[in-house]
Amino acid sequence: MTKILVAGFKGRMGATATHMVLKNTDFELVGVYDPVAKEKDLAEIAEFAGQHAPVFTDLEATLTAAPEVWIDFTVPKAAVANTQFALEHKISPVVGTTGFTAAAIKKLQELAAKQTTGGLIAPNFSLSAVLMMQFSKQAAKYFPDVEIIEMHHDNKLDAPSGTAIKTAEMLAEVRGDKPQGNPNETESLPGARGANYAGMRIHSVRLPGLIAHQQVQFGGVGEGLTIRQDTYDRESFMTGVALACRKVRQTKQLYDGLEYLL
Ligand SMILES: NC(=O)C1=CN([C@@H]2O[C@H](COP(=O)(O)OP(=O)(O)OC[C@H]3O[C@@H](n4cnc5c(N)ncnc54)[C@H](O)[C@@H]3O)[C@@H](O)[C@H]2O)C=CC1
Ligand SMILES: O=C(O)C1=N[C@H](C(=O)O)C[C@H](O)C1
Repeated sequence: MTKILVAGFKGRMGATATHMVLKNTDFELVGVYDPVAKEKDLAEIAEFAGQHAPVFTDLEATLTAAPEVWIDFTVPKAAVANTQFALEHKISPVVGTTGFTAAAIKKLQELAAKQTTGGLIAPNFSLSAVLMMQFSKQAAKYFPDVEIIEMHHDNKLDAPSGTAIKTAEMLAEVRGDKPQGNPNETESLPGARGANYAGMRIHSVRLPGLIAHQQVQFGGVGEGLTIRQDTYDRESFMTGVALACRKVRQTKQLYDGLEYLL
């Protein structure tokens, strides 16, 4: 049995991950952590009635649960410190929280290597999103002119999404830095052309009703190609999270992307 702690369990993804851990018989939920929690036991929350696990609101106190895996769906400003804390205590992080800089990931990877502790940081745990990024990278070889339109629910804190940034990084590996559009173009409303990553434009849509969606739109001479991914239910991320929880203890490094564990 893998002993798992879920950080951010009061949030949308943390609650979904808590249910996933409870459903899998090879996982043991040893605790849940969220500074906003008022409960002492998970079972006090109606949707987890009958499911006992200690609730932590203090980082250091989580160590008393002796977790082997740390699932993190928190907020960008907390997740780096949480991941560092997990690695320092040889707990394998499985991190879905977005907003990590490349420099922060590199530092955490060095720490993981020093601690000989495996882990994963993945901006997207859905298989369709991993494939969307890989197919887009393939297409960028032939269609270097591309714009990314990511669409999310209106409670999302970070923009562009972690998935959009990773997609842009992967496309840049193939097409390099290439300015797009008219070199003389102007914006009569600031931001009209979106964010700029190596010449590619990224547009962030935030609307109620959406969960997570992304369109990678390529244009060539007289033709176009659109690769689109849609998340209709947060349950879709759980296959990847469960897979990572099973595999991270077998590695001794911190991976950046679910594709490395598939
Ligand atoms: N990698 C993936 O596949 C996915 C990643 N995400 C990312 O996961 C993160 C969480 O998303 P949601 O659940 O929608 O957000 P949310 O706002 O519903 O939940 C965040 C939770 O983190 C808690 N929190 C704040 N500071 C904390 C700390 N220091 N330690 C522990 N918990 C803390 C909050 O109290 C809140 O309950 C976001 O960064 C989002 O982009 C979301 C969906 C899929
Ligand atoms: O906040 C979300 O909801 C999501 N965040 C991740 C991201 O920023 O890419 C993954 C998915 O898009 C859902």
